[in-house]
Amino acid sequence: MGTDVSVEAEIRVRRGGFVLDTTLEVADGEVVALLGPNGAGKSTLLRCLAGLLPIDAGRVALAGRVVDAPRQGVRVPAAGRDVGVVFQDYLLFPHLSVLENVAFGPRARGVPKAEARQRARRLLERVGLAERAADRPRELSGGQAQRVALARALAGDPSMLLLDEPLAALDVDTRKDVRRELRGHLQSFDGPVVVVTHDPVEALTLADRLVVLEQGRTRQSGTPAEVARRPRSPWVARLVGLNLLSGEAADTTVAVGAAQLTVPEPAHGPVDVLFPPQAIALHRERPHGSPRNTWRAVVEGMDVEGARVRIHLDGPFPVVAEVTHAAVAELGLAEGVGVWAAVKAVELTVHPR
Ligand SMILES: Nc1ncnc2c1ncn2[C@@H]1O[C@H](COP(=O)(O)OP(=O)(O)OP(=O)(O)O)[C@@H](O)[C@H]1O
Repeated sequence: MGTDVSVEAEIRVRRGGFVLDTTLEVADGEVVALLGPNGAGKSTLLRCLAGLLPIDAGRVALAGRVVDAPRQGVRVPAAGRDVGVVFQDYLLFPHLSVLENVAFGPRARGVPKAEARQRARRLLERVGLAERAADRPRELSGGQAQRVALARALAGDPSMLLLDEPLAALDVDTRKDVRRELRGHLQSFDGPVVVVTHDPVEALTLADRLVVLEQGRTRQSGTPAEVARRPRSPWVARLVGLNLLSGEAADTTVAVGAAQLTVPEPAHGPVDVLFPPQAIALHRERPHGSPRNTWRAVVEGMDVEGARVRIHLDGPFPVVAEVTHAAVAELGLAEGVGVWAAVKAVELTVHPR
């Protein structure tokens, strides 16, 4: 990357028997999702960036300023790092109003009260909660509390945002709406953003780039489409190995390039369409009958994953199908072979961008 690399971290840290040993670079304006199984070290990495956990070896530079370098004796504490954090339990102060919660950071750094409150009011407006300024956090829904936490993180005018499972406390229905809003806020933030998540849909739809951690090491890094298409470990394949197509929705039809897909729920404007490789059925002849999306494709490559084979297909759009070894033999699948691919509308999920 160039001079716009705003996070440059080389981190080695031990926690009990666990060792995190990894590097991370994030550019200004880039949203990186940290993904990985339980105990992979995602939160540990985030805490090291935030300055909540000292590293044992390596170097962390934020916006060109070295904030951690144990060998040189450099260690800037969390408060001096110019970082906005949103952690999963929000940690809003229960005895302060929503406005006071958002104004708290600037106040603590000596911004005069009236100015801090004005800034807080502007941020609450931005997250659509201006009218809740006088409420206590307990009066808010989970989604609203999440938005206040984001406003509070932005209040210090940070040069970087760190979010740890920002949507984990929300129920499934709320999560979809808040995710979409959050995406807008993160995309419009100028600095680097790192989001820890367990949720592949969250990672694929929120981030510009995914970094997969496993057992304290980076296993894979790439755009959502790259990681989804070429997962480099069974964990990634199982969780993130989804087909991700971007298109324009008009009701229950999504245009993906020159092709069209029928989706189960109406949507409008730019969307991501996700579906698992197992949802694609392959045929030698054009399938008839059931209401399916069908298209002609050519086998581009095959990866064996235990009992299953991942078939990379080229066609109106690139996708991956997953079939058994028996199906490979029956269909005579090999590189360059033409097939019909079919996927039922109900297998597709649509996420507005
Ligand atoms: N305070 C601590 N003391 C000792 N070990 C710790 C401490 N906190 C975390 N660990 C260990 O560090 C490892 C990484 O934990 P971390 O919370 O970073 O993982 P994670 O990827 O965020 O996991 P999860 O998805 O479950 O939140 C785990 O093995 C955990 O047991």
